[in-house]
Amino acid sequence: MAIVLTPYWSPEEGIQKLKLEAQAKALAAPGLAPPAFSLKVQLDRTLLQLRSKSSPIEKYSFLAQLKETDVEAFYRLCLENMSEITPIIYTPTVGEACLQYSKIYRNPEGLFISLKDKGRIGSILRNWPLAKDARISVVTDGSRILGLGDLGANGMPIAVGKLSLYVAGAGIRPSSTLPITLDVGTNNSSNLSDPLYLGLRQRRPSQEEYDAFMDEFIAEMKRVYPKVLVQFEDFSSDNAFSYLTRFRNSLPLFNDDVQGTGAVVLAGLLSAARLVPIPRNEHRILLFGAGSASVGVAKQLMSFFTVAGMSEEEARHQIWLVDSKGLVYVGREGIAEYKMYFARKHYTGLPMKDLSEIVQYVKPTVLLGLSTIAGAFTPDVIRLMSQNTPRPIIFPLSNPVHLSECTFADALTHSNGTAIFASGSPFGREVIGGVRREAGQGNNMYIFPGLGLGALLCRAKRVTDSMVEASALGLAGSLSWDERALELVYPRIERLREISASIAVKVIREAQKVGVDNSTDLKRMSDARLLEFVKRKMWNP
Ligand SMILES: NC(=O)C1=CN([C@@H]2O[C@H](COP(=O)(O)OP(=O)(O)OC[C@H]3O[C@@H](n4cnc5c(N)ncnc54)[C@H](OP(=O)(O)O)[C@@H]3O)[C@@H](O)[C@H]2O)C=CC1
Ligand SMILES: CC(=O)C(=O)O
Ligand SMILES: [Mg+2]
Repeated sequence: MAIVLTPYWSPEEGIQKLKLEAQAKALAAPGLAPPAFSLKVQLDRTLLQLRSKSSPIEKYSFLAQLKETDVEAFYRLCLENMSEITPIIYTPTVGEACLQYSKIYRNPEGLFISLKDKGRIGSILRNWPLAKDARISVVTDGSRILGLGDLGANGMPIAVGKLSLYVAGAGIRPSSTLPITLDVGTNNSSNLSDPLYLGLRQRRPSQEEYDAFMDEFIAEMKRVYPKVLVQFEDFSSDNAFSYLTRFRNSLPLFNDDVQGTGAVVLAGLLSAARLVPIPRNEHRILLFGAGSASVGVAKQLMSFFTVAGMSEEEARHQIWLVDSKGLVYVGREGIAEYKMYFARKHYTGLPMKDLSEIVQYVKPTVLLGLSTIAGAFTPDVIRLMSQNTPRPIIFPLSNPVHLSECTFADALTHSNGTAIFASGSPFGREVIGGVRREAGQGNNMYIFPGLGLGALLCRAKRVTDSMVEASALGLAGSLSWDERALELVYPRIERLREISASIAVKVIREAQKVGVDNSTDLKRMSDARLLEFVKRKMWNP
């Protein structure tokens, strides 16, 4: 029999709403607010307090507390200071928060569903205080948090951080967001031996046991939250692919690392390629790292070539993968199934592991890093890249920032300023040859808010590959004139809401085209009216 747990917050409204009401009353009642109090100045004061914290993790904790006590102020602060706040609530600091979660944990910010809850997952899901509203859920099992490996239950901040970006970046109502951490154990021995660790003290289960748990979880999500869209986040690569395939037709669901990353890199590459004076079919793409993110990107990049008229086979021929054992080719032993599509068919040489050697062999025009190996793009690798193309496209995409395959400064210095650069986590500005250059941030944060918003507004039954591709084209088309003039390949983060609205329109139109939408009203609108509608639907603090 299912055990019904007592919710830790008010079941009807949730703690945020109660606190907001209390605050509103306090502000309305004379004497409960200082005489010169104003919300505008309070926001400046809050920013001052944030900036006075000496370390990023203190800033993270300060903001987490602000979000808990005054959700409106938190999002107002985010919206007015996106480029300053995003690196705190998201990568790189969110990675540190996950590593330190056992120490910094204060209050529940999402649902923990553990292997021990098997058989009663539905009743646990109903315990979410804002259950009536839940529309977007980011679900992680903590098995591969950024490039930091298996962090188990300590992965919760990544689900919370992604959902904060849904609110800040796409205007999803805070009460509609549901962060979930599936605690199925961890193979991280430091967590298992940490007396403060918050999760189950056991190693991860067999695949069979995990599959049965996931089947129940997804069936109950569907039952308890029939309108919810699920974003899988930071599952280790094997499960990332298998659970995407297993569940994507059961409910609206996508995997952010596989599909969101694929879309953001396609958009960046389309913009970058405009700056390189070589024909599309002469680009050669080398992906360093061959996990879920990399293979997701490689699949999405096929259309970079196919839209230019190349066949699938020709497109595949322009893409090379490298994993921890070196170049991936047919005939090499023990290659995981999900990499096989991109294994080189006609390679007959010796195994090739050294990246410089591989770059000399492949002569790539585009080098993408999704490997978690800091500094793998050495000065030598960058110099060799510059010999293949007038403008090497170099995207070290691993997160957080200390795992980046190279720095922005290194990419510019060793390419004599010719590199077109984007990284997974933010880098600052650099001056080279008297010219100020800005790094792009090739991060799925540009995709998932708009993709989720679009799918939600048209009540999509599923998230199709073509909807993901539409989100990439929406992003690629959203660079402003001045961003192009500065050779940026991604828009400025301050414009995330505007961009998410354009992406949502593209996603809705594609859902309508392939018949997975469920909203006839939106079909009748012109694009301009649809864009207005999307913007009107966005929550504002
Ligand atoms: N910018 C963005 O938006 C995103 C960035 N990422 C980042 O991408 C990274 C990878 O994520 P994910 O694919 O899920 O993780 P995985 O751990 O599944 O993949 C890592 C890949 O790197 C390979 N690798 C490890 N060591 C080496 C080495 N010495 N030389 C060459 N290859 C190596 C692994 O090889 P093998 O397969 O042999 O083990 C594996 O293929 C993470 O840092 C993550 O933060 C992820 C999603 C989005
Ligand atoms: C950005 C992201 O999703 C990752 O690094 O896993
Ligand atoms: Mg991720």
